[in-house]
Amino acid sequence: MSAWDAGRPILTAGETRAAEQALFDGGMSVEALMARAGAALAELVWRHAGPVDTLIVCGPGNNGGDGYVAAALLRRLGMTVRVAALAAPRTDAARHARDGWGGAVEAFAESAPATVLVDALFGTGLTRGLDTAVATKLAALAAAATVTIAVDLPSGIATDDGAVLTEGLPRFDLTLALGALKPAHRLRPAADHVGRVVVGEIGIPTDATGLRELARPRLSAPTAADHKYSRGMVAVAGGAMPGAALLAATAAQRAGAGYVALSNGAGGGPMALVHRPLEALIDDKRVGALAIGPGLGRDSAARDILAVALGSARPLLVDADALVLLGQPGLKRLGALEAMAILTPHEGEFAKLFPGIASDRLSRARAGAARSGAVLLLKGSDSIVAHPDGRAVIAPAAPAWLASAGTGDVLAGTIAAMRARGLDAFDAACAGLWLHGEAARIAGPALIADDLAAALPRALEQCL
Ligand SMILES: NC(=O)C1=CN([C@@H]2O[C@H](COP(=O)(O)OP(=O)(O)OC[C@H]3O[C@@H](n4cnc5c(N)ncnc54)[C@H](O)[C@@H]3O)[C@@H](O)[C@H]2O)[C@@H](O)CC1
Ligand SMILES: Nc1ncnc2c1ncn2[C@@H]1O[C@H](COP(=O)(O)OP(=O)(O)O)[C@@H](O)[C@H]1O
Ligand SMILES: [K+]
Repeated sequence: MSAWDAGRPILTAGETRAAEQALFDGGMSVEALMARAGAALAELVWRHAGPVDTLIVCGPGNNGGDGYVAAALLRRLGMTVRVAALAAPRTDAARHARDGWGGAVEAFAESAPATVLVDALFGTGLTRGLDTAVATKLAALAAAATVTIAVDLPSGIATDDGAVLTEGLPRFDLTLALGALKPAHRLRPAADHVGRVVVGEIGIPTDATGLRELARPRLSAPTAADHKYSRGMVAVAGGAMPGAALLAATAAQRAGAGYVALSNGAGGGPMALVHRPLEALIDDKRVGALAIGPGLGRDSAARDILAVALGSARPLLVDADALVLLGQPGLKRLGALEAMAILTPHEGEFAKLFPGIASDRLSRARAGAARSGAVLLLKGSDSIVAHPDGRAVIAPAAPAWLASAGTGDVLAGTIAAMRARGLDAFDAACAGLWLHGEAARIAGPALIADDLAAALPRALEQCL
């Protein structure tokens, strides 16, 4: 199964509306779909919070409608539940849901806090930040609650680009994503506010999505028929700073490559690492991935090494200094290569490589992939892998302990090992990214890049 098929779908607000419309066109009513959403919400509240006093705050749209439906169900279970409304329902379905609740509806501005706060103010229909008074009240209710639950999305974040539109927005404990994940559940800074995300399956079709969540890769263990080259041969083109290239090479070994060769290394590293000149590697058809950039430097020698690598027919992974040196001619060259290349920039490198692409991270990653004709992995705490055809995968937040020198070099080596074992560029980037995040979890607090490489085998074990 490819990384694409394995990941949970992520729908934008527009795609969600279209998916819901497909159900309505098939004869389902809005009320019936809302009944499913409200039931999923009631179950979540019941399971995670238990029979304690609950306040559900409802907005004017269908997000509020979900809140009324859940309130009625929870009352039936014997829970102490109160409802507060920001405004009267504006949709037929939400009005129907409020009628179904039938109980008292407090004014949001005056509502007293409860142990559990359920935010059903706004979901995918939010068009701007919350008014200050509303934001302040929501924050106060959240601060006074023991458990905070957001319906679909915390009210006050943009669904599609991960922007937080509201100052002082609470960080929720739990978010019930209705039908599918939305980009905001995974893109920062919005993702910082969602807490644990549970997807409530309400039956909306998700196959039209162009975006998925990063999933654990399925990788096979070597068999009796394997030999070192069939497991994947990685070449790392070193340069001015041998430590970084050594980290990438070691990571490739620990990620399961059968043969790793380093050029321009200063010696050192594991005995199993082979030191060979780059010229001897670029024509070696057994090389399944050539990684260039970590420790390359930016001087004329580095440019020469990059030119040699770009002239090779080996599948390329371009990282760090090589991204900065690449420039527009290098990008053109990459796009023309037979084997699709992988680019792994962080934000700074991305900005240098693609001046003028200024929008949200997801759009930037996609635009960079489209422009370069290469798979682009935009690094960060919410790393994104984008294919030139528009598909993209977002990784759930990785441990922030990764913010440490050399961890990007380890990522480059890990992805190179995946590429060399035969995965296509997109799957290799996804698999390497997953292993990297998992290795970080295993290595734990205050990890250094060396620990990360050492933890890769235990991450790999989980994929076999
Ligand atoms: N369409 C459906 O059948 C279903 C929708 N679902 C729920 O419905 C939500 C989407 O519903 P809606 O499209 O009605 O949108 P919302 O309920 O998110 O809110 C839309 C309303 O809020 C107003 N509004 C937007 N931003 C505002 C702001 N900052 N301040 C004040 N008012 C603002 C809009 O003018 C509109 O009246 C989803 O997130 C989900 O919770 C679920 O019930 C599943 C079924
Ligand atoms: N705050 C953070 N939370 C999670 N992951 C992070 C964070 N900061 C950096 N990372 C990850 O750590 C790695 C750093 O790579 P990079 O910026 O290339 O550093 P270096 O060049 O020192 O190796 C990337 O995989 C990135 O996604
Ligand atoms: K909400």
